[in-house]
Amino acid sequence: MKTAPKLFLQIQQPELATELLALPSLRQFELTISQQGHCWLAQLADSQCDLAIIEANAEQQNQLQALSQSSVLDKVQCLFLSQGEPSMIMDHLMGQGAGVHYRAPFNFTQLKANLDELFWALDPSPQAPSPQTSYLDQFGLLVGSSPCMHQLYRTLRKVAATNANTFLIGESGTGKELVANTLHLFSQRSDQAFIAVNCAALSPELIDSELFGHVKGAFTGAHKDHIGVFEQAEGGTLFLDEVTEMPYEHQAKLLRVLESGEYRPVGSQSFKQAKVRVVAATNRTPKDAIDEEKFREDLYFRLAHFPIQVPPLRNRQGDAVGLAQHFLAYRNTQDHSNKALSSQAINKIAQYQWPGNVRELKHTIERAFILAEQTILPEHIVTGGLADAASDSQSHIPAGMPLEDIEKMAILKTLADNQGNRNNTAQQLGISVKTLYNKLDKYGTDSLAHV
Ligand SMILES: Nc1ncnc2c1ncn2[C@@H]1O[C@H](COP(=O)(O)OP(=O)(O)OP(=O)(O)O)[C@@H](O)[C@H]1O
Repeated sequence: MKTAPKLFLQIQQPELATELLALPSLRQFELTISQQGHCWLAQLADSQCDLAIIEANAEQQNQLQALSQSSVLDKVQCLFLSQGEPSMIMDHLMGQGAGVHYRAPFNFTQLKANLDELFWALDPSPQAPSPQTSYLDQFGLLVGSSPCMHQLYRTLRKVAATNANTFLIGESGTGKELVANTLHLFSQRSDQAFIAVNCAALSPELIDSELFGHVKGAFTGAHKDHIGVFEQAEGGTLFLDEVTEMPYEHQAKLLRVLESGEYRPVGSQSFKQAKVRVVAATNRTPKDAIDEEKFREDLYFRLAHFPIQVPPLRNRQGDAVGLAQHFLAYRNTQDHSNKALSSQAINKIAQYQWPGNVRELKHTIERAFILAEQTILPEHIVTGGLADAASDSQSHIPAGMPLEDIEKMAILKTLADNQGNRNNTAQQLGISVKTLYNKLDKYGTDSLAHV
């Protein structure tokens, strides 16, 4: 019979032991609880445990010293909990790569994430979670249990409590819009509007009108008043995605609004107050965009009261498989189906580097869901370039597949190959950026994770 990975627990303080034993993440392991206050190393060596949680205090110096010279370290990963007093032996153990040293006050969220990740890594044949459920932690609209996502959640909680403009920096498809939306949800503005604008998709002729609105008759074709996004987001949050792609001269206008807190709709004589929190984002390195004179440095400093890095999927240990299960669970629920990932497909997902980040992963699961009958096999997990896509589609498109599904596959594949860059995708597909956005809206592909 399959058994769970084994965990050895050596904690002397009863309150700490009780707190740890209350964690479901700890109880999923098969536990060996050591009662041997001062000679636990022999017990650990005999226990055949994969992981150990050890309270490292001054009384344990001898045992820790012995541990550092023992072959137990080759087989067991250790999590040490200490009160934080400087300790040569702990420094030595860390230098040997013995594991992680947590200092009081202990961050149980971080510990829990680490235990979950180790559980999945140690379990030789993880029991596939139900294809109808998702097991990752969630914060606002963001899903992920890895330590760097928990770090992001902590930052967002703090920043959300302020009114500061925030600048999100992260590769395409890492979830910057979801981060912005989550920031809004956790802020005091959550009962007001969240308005997202993609600055790269705004046509230079209409950009002022889109941002600040216009009055009837302001220009040919202005048949009625138009409310700009600053006014639509009044009291709430305005998300300016791909802000580094805004034409340079319009960046100066945006800067003026941020500085003065006022703007004037096109053709209007009167000013309006900009009572919004601006969250901007880019998938470039801001410094590069500034050096290339694509992005104004003064605007960067105005926007970046709080710069926040959104980590790429490759740094979110353990999250790729969890997110795949998450997207599949939602798709199954939506379609009243029960498609499941085979263990080989799970391995393929875990090993792939996901250059297009969460978006690429999500679209890959979308495609796999369409292609698979019941069990998602590695060949349904289509990654790779356009050439592969062409041959893949030829071999996989079943006769009678609705044209809409084929179009959707072509769009998702091209988006993934372009790492989420909508301009390049639209160009390759031979459609306008606006048409691409309309199609994405229609298919609900970008709103799936918001469910
Ligand atoms: N942590 C996450 N949990 C769930 N879904 C996510 C997560 N991160 C991203 N997604 C999904 O991945 C897709 C891309 O996310 P999003 O559009 O927010 O990325 P982005 O960084 O703003 O991309 P771009 O730079 O192209 O504008 C969306 O469908 C989103 O729902």
